[in-house]
Amino acid sequence: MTETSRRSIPFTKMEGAGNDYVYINDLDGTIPNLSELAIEMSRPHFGVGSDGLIALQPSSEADFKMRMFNADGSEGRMCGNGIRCLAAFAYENSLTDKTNLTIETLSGVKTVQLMMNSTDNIIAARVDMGKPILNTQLIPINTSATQWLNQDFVVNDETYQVTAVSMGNPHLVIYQEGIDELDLPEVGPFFENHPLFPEKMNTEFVEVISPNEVRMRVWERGSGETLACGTGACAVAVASVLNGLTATKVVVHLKGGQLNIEWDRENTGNVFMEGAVRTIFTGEYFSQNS
Ligand SMILES: N[C@H](CCC[C@H](N)C(=O)O)C(=O)O
Repeated sequence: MTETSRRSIPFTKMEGAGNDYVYINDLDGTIPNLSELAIEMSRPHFGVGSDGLIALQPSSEADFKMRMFNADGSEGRMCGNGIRCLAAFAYENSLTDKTNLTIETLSGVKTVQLMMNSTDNIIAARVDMGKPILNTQLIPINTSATQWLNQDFVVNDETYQVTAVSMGNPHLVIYQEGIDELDLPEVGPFFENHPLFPEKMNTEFVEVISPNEVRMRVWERGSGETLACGTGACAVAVASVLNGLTATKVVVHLKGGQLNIEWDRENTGNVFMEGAVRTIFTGEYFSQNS
């Protein structure tokens, strides 16, 4: 039988709070079109099925570099669950022996601390996400207002009170009751593609449980509803503090799991996120676009 000359790509499937990505080792820079590969591999049935694709690349300013692509092939400037899993991916593949790693992203260099269990297996990771950005010009939002804090915003003939926060990528946080009944596939795209958002938008819908607990759903730019969003959970914690709804340490409950967020507002001003990471399986993908 003739050996087909299809290109095969080894990959690892990982999840953080149910936010699942395909991870590939691209240290040798041989993958020509990561955006196209992200579209291919993210597809259910024809691909692996995931929220997107994350590549590990070399860096001149950190231990490694992360390039993250949503399921539609658009590149994300930061990914909180992704960077936590990527650090675990590097360690588990013996690409580093460090459990405290620096990773370069399009939104700056971040530090990730890996947490091990008694049998030296990685079970969680904590990332310093840096400072939240509130200036609307940097989120970006096309508005003359400097910040959007609990701002009235009409979408699809409905008025929402929204708070805009960037964690290196754009987020709009909305507090409302009954988030489980929300028709996210109907509502989400109106926010994602609104003309005031030149780089589109990730949107979080939040219910406050207590001063230290919230629950949320998210419609992600480029991926739709995901079971969790790390940068989104950080944006929710910051917005909750700014709106006087929670303390600076918040347990964020998401459809896929829990993330522990702390905004160290008084000292560094940085936001820290901690949560489980898990390798689900490894495999070999045969690209249709060999
Ligand atoms: N959809 C996001 C990227 C993934 C963010 C999310 N999965 C996270 O864990 O932070 C964006 O385009 O900005």
